[in-house]
Amino acid sequence: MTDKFISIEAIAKRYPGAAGGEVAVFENLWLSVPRGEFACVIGHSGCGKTTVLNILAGLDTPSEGVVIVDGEAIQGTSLDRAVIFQSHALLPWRTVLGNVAYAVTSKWRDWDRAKVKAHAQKFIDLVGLTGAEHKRPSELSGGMKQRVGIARALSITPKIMLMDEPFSALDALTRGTLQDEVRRICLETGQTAFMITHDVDEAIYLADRIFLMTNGPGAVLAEIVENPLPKDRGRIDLHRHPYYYALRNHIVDFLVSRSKSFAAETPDHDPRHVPVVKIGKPELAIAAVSGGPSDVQKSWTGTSG
Ligand SMILES: Nc1ncnc2c1ncn2[C@@H]1O[C@H](COP(=O)(O)OP(=O)(O)OP(=O)(O)O)[C@@H](O)[C@H]1O
Repeated sequence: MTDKFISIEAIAKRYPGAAGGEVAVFENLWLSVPRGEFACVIGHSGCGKTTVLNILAGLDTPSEGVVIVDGEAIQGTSLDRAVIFQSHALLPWRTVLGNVAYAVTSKWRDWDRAKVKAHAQKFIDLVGLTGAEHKRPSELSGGMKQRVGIARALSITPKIMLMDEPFSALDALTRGTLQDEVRRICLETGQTAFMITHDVDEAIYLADRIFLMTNGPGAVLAEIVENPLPKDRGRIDLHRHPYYYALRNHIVDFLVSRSKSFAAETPDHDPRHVPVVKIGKPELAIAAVSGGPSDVQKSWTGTSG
């Protein structure tokens, strides 16, 4: 049985077109994520990734369709769904502790100061900001600000953590460290996460499943790629795993060519039963070149049940 903790059902988003009528960013999009899973969405600019995330956050509404989280249709924003944006959106006049405590107070309004402070401190420590509690955002580096954003999101113990390219504005070293932190925290806490990224290696490192979207307008969810790498994978030795290159090549091939040609080449694509791609062993990839079995096996999701 598929556990659909997040269930996006037949959503569409349309805007008025420049020449009259409407332009659909996407139509009839179905997507589900089980509890505790880390899902990444990859697709080219403009395919509607942020729109999907904003709808899931309750910051935007679909033109059609519904989003169900933990068995209930969502209505607007909720402290159950925390968002981490690319820009940090911190309150500049508050300290690190003040920013996190503000979020804690908004969820647990009856908590006294000491309880709020202790709870906020726990998450400040978790993201490695111990000692920086009394600094204001202007005194922090970009990576530290993003850590505050992560601590703030986690501190309200959301059911889902939504992340829109959270590390894209950071230098490579800081990005890597924060990817490690987020992965560690999600594994430790069983957090369900939904993240948008343009970075294929980031998706391979963090995600359990990677959702591939075709180009917009009229984008579709083309494939769901299962990550075959072990849970205890390390960021710096991802490339040593025997499935790494087959997985990476499959995603890059999609972005380079199939994201454009998918609609024309797959007229019978069923958005309720999106192919689930399982990457096989590299020996099979070699066999595929000589006419043997493919390194990529597909099954189909059962979203219609
Ligand atoms: N208010 C709006 N009015 C008209 N069109 C809009 C509006 N907001 C978004 N769009 C269009 O919707 C499409 C999808 O935008 P969205 O930001 O979701 O894409 P994206 O895949 O997240 O892109 P990126 O990777 O560049 O962030 C774009 O073509 C955008 O121009």
